[in-house]
Amino acid sequence: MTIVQGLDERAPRLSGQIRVVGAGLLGASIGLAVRANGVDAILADASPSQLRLAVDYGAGRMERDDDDPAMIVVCVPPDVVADVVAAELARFPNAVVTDVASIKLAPLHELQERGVDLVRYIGSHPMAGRERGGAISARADLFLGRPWVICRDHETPVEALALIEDLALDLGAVPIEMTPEEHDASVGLVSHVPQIVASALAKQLVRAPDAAVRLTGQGLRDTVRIASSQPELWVQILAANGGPVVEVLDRLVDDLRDVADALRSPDAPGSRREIADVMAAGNAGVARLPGKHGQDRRFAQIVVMVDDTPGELGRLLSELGEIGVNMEDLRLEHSPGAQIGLAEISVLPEVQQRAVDDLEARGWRIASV
Ligand SMILES: NC(=O)C1=CN([C@@H]2O[C@H](COP(=O)(O)OP(=O)(O)OC[C@H]3O[C@@H](n4cnc5c(N)ncnc54)[C@H](O)[C@@H]3O)[C@@H](O)[C@H]2O)C=CC1
Ligand SMILES: O=C(O)C(=O)Cc1ccc(O)cc1
Repeated sequence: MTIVQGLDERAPRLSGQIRVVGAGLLGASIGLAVRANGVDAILADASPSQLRLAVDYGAGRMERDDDDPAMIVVCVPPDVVADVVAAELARFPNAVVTDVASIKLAPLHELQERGVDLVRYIGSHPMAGRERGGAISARADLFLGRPWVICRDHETPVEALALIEDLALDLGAVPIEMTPEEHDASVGLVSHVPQIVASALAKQLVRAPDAAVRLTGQGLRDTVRIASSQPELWVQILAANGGPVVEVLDRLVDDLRDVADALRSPDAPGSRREIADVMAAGNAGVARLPGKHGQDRRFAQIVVMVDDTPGELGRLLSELGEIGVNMEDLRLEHSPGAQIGLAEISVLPEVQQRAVDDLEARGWRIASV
């Protein structure tokens, strides 16, 4: 696989000590990643057992009295970000403090209302996560190729900004500057409303007949994946970003109502066009999504049938290597009870035909391209 800015490709920019407060999913992932670059990662957490777990997973060490970190990354739930940022700024007067909370305006306003001097604080937000929290789910490669929003203001010293950019780059992420307002409006659309839609759709399954749920295919799975996210975290995120989220939700509800009304009388003049217009606009919207690693380039897909026997998938992957095709992404679909799986491989468009020819010559069955 290609790694755009992998942990292993560039010389690390940061060294010395980085203190991470909140050793859950984000904190432990950051700890694992910076430690891989030789940084001394210091972990702190309100929960002693979470802290011990993160240390056991190799995400960093316990704090010591003589710690003198140049940077502190606050990775606690949104509700307590302002408290923790204020406490860290006071305790470490030489450190630059950032946080990774999913909303940026609420903690900033809270800190401003308390009159905290924010020259050494820069809010940030890696657009990378998982449905499950806790150090147990942490991964050093969580941030690879993902956008990392940095919210500076005009008082931010350039050296402080550079430190946070270096953190993002060392973790393989792509730093992007935005105002907190731009950030919250953007994530309302691309992260917060999708979470609500996924949860509300998955909710429809709760009382569905088993026979219906058994028919589930990849479409529904793709649409509801993030419905497994933690309610405790999301209540905090959504409550802190109500304005931008409601704006998008209202538009979405209007669209859903238009489709429902059209479907109530599908043969009425204009009904089919109403439905087709929403579908076509959806095509246009999805075409705007950046590809893997945030690139605009789209990949071509090849779907290969893989026998459900041990080692077959491994053989396919190693044969792709032998024919010199770089796999950009891999998705597996498996029908319960079927003896065949489908491996959807993403490749650069210019190698697609050669890959199909070479795989077929080696006896692989191509389900679709
Ligand atoms: N989960 C995700 O996918 C993403 C989360 N974020 C943001 O990252 C932050 C952390 O989220 P996760 O790592 O998922 O949560 P998590 O639940 O895995 O970890 C949070 C940790 O903070 C600790 N904590 C709570 N209050 C504390 C306090 N007052 N002082 C010190 N430690 C405290 C908890 O014990 C826990 O270990 C949140 O602000 C969230 O919005 C950002 C990007 C993605
Ligand atoms: O799993 C996904 O696709 C996500 O989008 C995860 C995520 C959750 C919360 C954030 O603030 C940022 C990213």
